[in-house]
Amino acid sequence: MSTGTQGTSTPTPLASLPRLASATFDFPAAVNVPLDDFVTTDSALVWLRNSEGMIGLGEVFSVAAQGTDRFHELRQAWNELLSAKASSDAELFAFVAVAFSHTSAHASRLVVPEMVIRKKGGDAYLTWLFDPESGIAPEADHETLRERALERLAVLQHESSVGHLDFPDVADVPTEDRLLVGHVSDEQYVESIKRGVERINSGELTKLVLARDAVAELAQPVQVSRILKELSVRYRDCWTYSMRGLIGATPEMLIQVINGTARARVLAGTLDRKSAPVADPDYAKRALSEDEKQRHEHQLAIDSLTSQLLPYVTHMDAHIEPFVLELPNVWHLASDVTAKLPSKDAPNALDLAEILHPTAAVCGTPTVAAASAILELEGMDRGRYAGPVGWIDSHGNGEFGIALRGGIVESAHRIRLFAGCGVVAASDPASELAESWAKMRPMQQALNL
Ligand SMILES: C=C(O[C@@H]1C=C(C(=O)O)C=C[C@H]1O)C(=O)O
Repeated sequence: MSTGTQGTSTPTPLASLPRLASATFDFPAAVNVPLDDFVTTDSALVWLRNSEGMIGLGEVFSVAAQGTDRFHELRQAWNELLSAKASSDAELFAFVAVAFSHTSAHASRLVVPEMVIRKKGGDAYLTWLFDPESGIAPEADHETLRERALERLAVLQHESSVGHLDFPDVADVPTEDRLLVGHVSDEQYVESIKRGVERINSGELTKLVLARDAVAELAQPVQVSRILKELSVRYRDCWTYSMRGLIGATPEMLIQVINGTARARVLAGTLDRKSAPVADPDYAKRALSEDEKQRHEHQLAIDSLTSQLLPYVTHMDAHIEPFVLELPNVWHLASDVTAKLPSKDAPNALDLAEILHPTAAVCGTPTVAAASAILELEGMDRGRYAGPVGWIDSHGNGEFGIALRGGIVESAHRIRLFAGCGVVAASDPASELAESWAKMRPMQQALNL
């Protein structure tokens, strides 16, 4: 584990934890405009849906972790930061993204921004996190703090992303925008799906989610904030996220915890809207809700979430019948789950993300066998793709989506895109390949590729 004030800084001992205080203000500037307008720098931490959500600017603390204990190390650092708060009523927020696998070479991260802009139900707030020992008198009156916060906001809104996005320099700048084969070519992906189906037929597994990648190379430097705006406008019902190079717009909510209520949106079963016959309004319902393969795939995903969640809740409601979720590129079979958390010693949003990850929507059934089959068959490191991404606050509230329909910015001119598909005994490799391209379409569109 390493901690520091910059994403890539050298490790500092936890003894140097900042003792943070907070001040929260109404923020009328964001009331009548979409929150997306405040994504003004590529280093912004972003969580947006339907023009609302949360944006983080600047960084007062960050921690990185890898391996089997990655969740635990992030949680521990967060708990220590909360214990070190300058005052008990200080309100802290962190953005978090965790690698899919304990074997990943990519770091999982928890970042506490200096400034948080939140918008919910039309109301907007600005929270400033500061260390009172660094010259800001904790007893300063509200109005003085507000003025200082707005001054800091003006600086942070135009902060350079250097130091936050750990890109290597590129020697050769591409002369044109292009999409290249990633670690897994189309042929290799089809092959891995065939092998996945064989494993399922051998009885070792019931469902396996296999993913592949593609690389977008751009002649102009990647403009993260522009890509995010495109995604959030087109995919309004998805959660648009940006967390230190991990970007995308996911339709799948791993877990949301707000004031004692936990919610999840489980997806599995996909249909490309491009292949839909025109003038057939019932097509999606027929091809998803009434299709045995899709229903089976979906049921495995919902069972994996509900069985993991059940021991931690006092009451749970799940749709008996999944519904069809319509996105601009695909339809999904979807189920929403709502659960009540106990009033004492309830797990927080990050605890639950660890408990629930990975669901059968992105891994398979049974989980352990599927996770090892992914390592054997997939041929790439998923990094933070398909891991939990979202935010948590000092009350234990938070939202963690599954980092899908996006990619990882690898250099100033390069983004690696990822997509995967649930494989069951009845899967057809060519259809799964086509489905993986449909799932990459949102990013390709946002990149004009
Ligand atoms: C794995 C992905 O998506 C997951 C797999 C789905 C499926 O196989 O039908 C549907 C939604 C997601 O749970 C992805 O988008 O990369």
